[in-house]
Amino acid sequence: MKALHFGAGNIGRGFIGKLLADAGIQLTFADVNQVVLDALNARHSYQVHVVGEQEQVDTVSNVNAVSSIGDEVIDLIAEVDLVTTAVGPVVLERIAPSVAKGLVLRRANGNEKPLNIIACENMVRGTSQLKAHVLKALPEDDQAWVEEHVGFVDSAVDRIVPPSASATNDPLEVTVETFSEWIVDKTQFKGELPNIAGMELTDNLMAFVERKLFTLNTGHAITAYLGQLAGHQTIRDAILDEKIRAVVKGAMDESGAVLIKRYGFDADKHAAYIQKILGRFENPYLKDDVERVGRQPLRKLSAGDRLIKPLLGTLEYDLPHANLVEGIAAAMHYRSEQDPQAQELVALLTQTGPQATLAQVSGLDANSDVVAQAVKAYNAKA
Ligand SMILES: NC(=O)c1ccc[n+]([C@@H]2O[C@H](COP(=O)([O-])OP(=O)(O)OC[C@H]3O[C@@H](n4cnc5c(N)ncnc54)[C@H](O)[C@@H]3O)[C@@H](O)[C@H]2O)c1
Ligand SMILES: O=P(O)(O)OC[C@@H](O)[C@@H](O)[C@H](O)[C@H](O)CO
Repeated sequence: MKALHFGAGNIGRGFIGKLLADAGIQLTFADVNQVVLDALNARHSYQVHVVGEQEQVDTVSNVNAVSSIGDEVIDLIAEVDLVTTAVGPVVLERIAPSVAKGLVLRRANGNEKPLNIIACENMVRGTSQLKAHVLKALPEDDQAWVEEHVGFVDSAVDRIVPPSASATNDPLEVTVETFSEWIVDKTQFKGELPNIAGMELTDNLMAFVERKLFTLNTGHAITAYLGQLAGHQTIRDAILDEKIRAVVKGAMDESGAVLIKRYGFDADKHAAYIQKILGRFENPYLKDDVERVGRQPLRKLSAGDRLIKPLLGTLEYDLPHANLVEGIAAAMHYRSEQDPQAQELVALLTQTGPQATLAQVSGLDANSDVVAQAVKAYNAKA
């Protein structure tokens, strides 16, 4: 089996790429980072430090790399059995034209083997969003063929992988936690279901996606935003701050109450899931900066993402949401010199003030009670 994985970054090298290569799949990474591409093609292997009570160093071998801009990636799409991505939600639209060109070539070459495409991003049904971009980039004449031969498979992906703190400045080395979970929607595959160790198949994906995104990522983001406000550099330092921990746990409980109502999760099991996540945030073997976890605040404050979607659920079911509101207010205070979305947020706040800014980025009604509550919490943190 051959696979092409877009994005040789933290989760690409540290989780999805490792899992595919470990399964004996012939793996090529596609990326835009020339340093990473050159290193992969020079060595065809890299090390993954799996850190926990005991550190384990795994070597991922027999991997190749191509630039995701150019013809090689198009040729590969015409040939491989599986395409995966971990490039970040905003990049999916950028890779779609190459995917579309590869599919046109695949058809022209007469390759009728099933191809499955799985986006492994922190978003609800990311592959379906990639599919919409690909279909837009495809000539109309090829669309029915693609619908028939290409499976666009949604997934949920969970493993905390901060940028590596390689002592040797190795651009390929990556440090990961022991926990990992990759759940894919088995109803969307074309051809035989794959049997890849570490990939779980489900016919109930939405429950898993929302459970992960609106528990772990909700809590993670709020830890980052409150952590930065309190002057903490890392997620571990932030979650060990009792005041922050109380709000983070409260927000995960509030979001959890929505998930329990919506999906019928067992309340005790969900409470245990939250406790386990708090332990993962505390991991003493990972150095995860609040700036990484808080990155792209406009995406995180958008209507379908980890802060606003759970809040909307609490409004729908008339449930408490004070801690989620605290988290949203803290997100509006997020600052980063490196992050264009953080700069845009500051510009919006300066030009239009917190009420209009929140309404614009989240889609919430500017005159709603909940926006008034968030603005009050925002001003209290100023
Ligand atoms: N790191 C984590 O803990 C983690 C866990 C679960 C899910 N995710 C999700 O995985 C995705 C990637 O996150 P990450 O932390 O690995 O980020 P990252 O920045 O480490 O990796 C992204 C990679 O994509 C590459 N890239 C950018 N534009 C590209 C293009 N046009 N074509 C090909 N490659 C391109 C970058 O060069 C980089 O190597 C995000 O959606 C994130 O939410 C991350
Ligand atoms: O990748 P983002 O920016 O959507 O979110 C930042 C972190 O919360 C995220 O990368 C987690 O580490 C990951 O989702 C754990 O599975």
